[in-house]
Amino acid sequence: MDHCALFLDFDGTLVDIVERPEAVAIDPALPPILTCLQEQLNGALAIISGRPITFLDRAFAPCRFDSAGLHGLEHRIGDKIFLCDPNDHPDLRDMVRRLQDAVLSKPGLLIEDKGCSVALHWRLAPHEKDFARATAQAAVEALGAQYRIQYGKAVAEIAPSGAGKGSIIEQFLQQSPYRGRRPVFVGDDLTDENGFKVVNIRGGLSVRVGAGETVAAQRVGTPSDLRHLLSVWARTGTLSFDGR
Ligand SMILES: O=P(O)(O)OC[C@H]1O[C@H](O[C@H]2O[C@H](CO)[C@@H](O)[C@H](O)[C@H]2O)[C@H](O)[C@@H](O)[C@@H]1O
Repeated sequence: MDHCALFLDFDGTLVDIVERPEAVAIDPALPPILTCLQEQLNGALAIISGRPITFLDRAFAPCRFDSAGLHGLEHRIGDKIFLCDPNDHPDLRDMVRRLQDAVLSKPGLLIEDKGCSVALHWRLAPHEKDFARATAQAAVEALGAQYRIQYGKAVAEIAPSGAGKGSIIEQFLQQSPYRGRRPVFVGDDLTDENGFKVVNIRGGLSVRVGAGETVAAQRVGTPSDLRHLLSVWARTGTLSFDGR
């Protein structure tokens, strides 16, 4: 396993999906398992998430891992950090306010303001899915080509174009301690498919958590199943579904 670079998505992969973004809970056994793997991989372990890095750091504190946030818009490897500045996105900031107004009369629709991106969630109001998707689509069209829409589990996110999980994994693989290692990427959602493609092209291992169409080579059932696999990997040095 010491030749692998391990990339892990957060929501729906390491942690269970819950009704509200802020209600997500980390299994207390998880940070020590990840720390153990991080050591065994000579540091080549990173969280690749749609969440901001600040959120991930708070969630895992006092442990700290290399991370990519906002689907790759920001990242940190060791002490080198590249953050996105919301002040560089005045049109998006204005759009966040308009989206907040647009959902005022729609109980259950949530706006998650992540500074350089914004998510419109309908998990608590599934009957508003069409309204939410249409609202997000209209917003991204009004913002123009500099922004894109990323659909996910009961969510539509508007973010600056360009970033993606595939390209950020490529960037990690060009830098120490990831360079020259075989990438393993575990994810659960549409945003992760791009990462799976990159990992497949590089002869790595792609793993999808849960159901759904995927280009990933392997599948595990639930985040709890994955946490168990990771704990076995940390303890024995063997990732059981491929034995390498
Ligand atoms: O790339 P990820 O780490 O998987 O993050 C993707 C988005 O996940 C979060 O939303 C999802 O999880 C919520 C909590 O379980 C759930 O309520 C929501 O329905 C899901 O879509 C997060 O809130 C987003 O910011 C992330 O981009």
